Amino acid sequence: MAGKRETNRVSYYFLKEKKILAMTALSGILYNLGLVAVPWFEGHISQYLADILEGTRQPSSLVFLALSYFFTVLFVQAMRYVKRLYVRRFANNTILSMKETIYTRLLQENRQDLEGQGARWMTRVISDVEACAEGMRKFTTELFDTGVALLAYSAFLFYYDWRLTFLVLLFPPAAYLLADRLKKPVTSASRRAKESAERLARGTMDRLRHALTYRLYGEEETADERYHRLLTDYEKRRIRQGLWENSMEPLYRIIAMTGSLLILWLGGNNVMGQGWEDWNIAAFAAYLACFTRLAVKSSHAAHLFNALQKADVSWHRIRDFLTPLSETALPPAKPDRLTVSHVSFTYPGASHAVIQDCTFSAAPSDIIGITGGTASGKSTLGRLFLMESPHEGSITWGKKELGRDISPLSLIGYMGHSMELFNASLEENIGLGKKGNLDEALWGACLDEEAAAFPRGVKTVIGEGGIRLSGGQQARVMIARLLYHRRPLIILDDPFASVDRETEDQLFDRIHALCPDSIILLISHRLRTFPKTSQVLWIGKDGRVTTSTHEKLLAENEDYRRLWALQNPEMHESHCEERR
Ligand SMILES: Nc1ncnc2c1ncn2[C@@H]1O[C@H](COP(=O)(O)OP(=O)(O)OP(=O)(O)O)[C@@H](O)[C@H]1O
Repeated sequence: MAGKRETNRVSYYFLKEKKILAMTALSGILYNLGLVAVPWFEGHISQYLADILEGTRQPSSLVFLALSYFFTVLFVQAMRYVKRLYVRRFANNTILSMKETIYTRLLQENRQDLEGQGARWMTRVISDVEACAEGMRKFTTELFDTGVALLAYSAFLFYYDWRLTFLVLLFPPAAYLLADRLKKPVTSASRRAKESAERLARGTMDRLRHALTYRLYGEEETADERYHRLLTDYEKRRIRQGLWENSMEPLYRIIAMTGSLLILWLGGNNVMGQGWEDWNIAAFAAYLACFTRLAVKSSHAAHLFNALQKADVSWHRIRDFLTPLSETALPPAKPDRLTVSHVSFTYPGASHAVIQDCTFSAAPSDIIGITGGTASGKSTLGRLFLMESPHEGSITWGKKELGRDISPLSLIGYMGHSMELFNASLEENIGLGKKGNLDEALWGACLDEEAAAFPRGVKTVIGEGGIRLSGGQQARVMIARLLYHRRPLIILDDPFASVDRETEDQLFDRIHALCPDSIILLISHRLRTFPKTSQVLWIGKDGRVTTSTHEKLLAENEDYRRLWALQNPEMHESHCEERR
């Protein structure tokens, strides 16, 4: 398809940042040219010193050479800085692009699949994205720091003595061959360490989440043992990984440097006039300095190789998530009329319907309260709009049949019971990589003041599943997410369960104020805000849905009246007074 974004290919991310990479290449090439000049200067300084000692040259002649050397070193370092700056930018932009694709995917993912995998899935994918972009950054850095530098140094060596260079250049490839041989253990040590880190993260979460249960039921010791086993395993695997990675470098260096013995012998012959070339001290010193740098650089190839191996492991794990389910995120649908007509639903294998004959209609800006007894089917009714399971009857948006003519993805903002929060900043959890009005969303969710008081404000990392937040804060982050990505149909399943009455009132008013054209389906046990709704759906014990209003239900439905009186004794009294 023309213009298709192949976000699951590494090349896509390199091509996307062409301009930044062009700047990297320019500064990288200038840096490498400067690098080759350095040993040349060093050789000539040695020659000048020898000449001055012999009395054939004036000491003042060294000043100009030394100054040029100084400025060349300065230039090389400046170019190195510029190159690194652009490489860092490249990595940051790549992380942002990958996260954006993954967040888009999260918004498009089937909710049941997500619940199965949970926020932990998201946390892991995000850490893999960072590892992967880090690998790409290291690769780009090393390409110039190592790849181009090696070429430039080799050209310099060949220029001075091509036969000697053929011989000495056999050693660094021998080091590479060794690196290749050791590829497998390095990769598998890295993979095993990563798997162990995941098990430990799961164990830590389990230990934290269920700490009280373990203590109360005398399971603490067993839980501790289990946790320590995971910890020890992680330590062992990390040490093994570190050993494999770090023991390689000295080994490469020794092998690569063996070539300098040949230079001392055959290069010495050149200076004495008995070798392949005719050298002075400057040539000998420059050649040796250049080879030493080349040998050191070639050992860095191992760094590059290790970084690539690690990035490859992460890349293979995130690759599938880097393809959005649909080519582009669907734009939000326009406000319209919602018509629910004779909808019934039975869970597969169940003997009777949970929802029976639900019929109602709502216009933009309507708020519909949905309530009923415990386990009466309130959440089930809310989820029916997500079109995850087939139901009887029809749900239309204007003239479009939901699920057939219009996707719930473009229409619905949904907040369910599970807190799909991941280990990233508050800002990222709400924005999911999209542009939007964060301040407004935080205000709407009554979270603005608390967010400002967090240690790093909206940049505060909230932990997997939002573990560093209270239950009420978690729920309000979910509400803020919903307000950030506004949709014309908003379904809130028990949004006020963990907030006080004052906050409940505020949340209700602010959500309505920020989404004036949206239809809001408010599923709740708590009826406090129901007098402000336009209609109320009561789900009876048999799953039959009564469509009415708060006032009418109070007058006609005994169960509703009892629930209301229990929760709002003072409001109920005054209501009875008025009726009298
Ligand atoms: N995935 C499922 N498969 C089969 N039955 C289910 C499933 N989910 C819910 N149920 C059943 O459907 C009925 C209604 O559940 P639902 O969660 O919709 O009720 P609810 O009114 O939201 O509950 P609560 O009062 O606890 O909030 C319950 O009897 C429940 O056991």
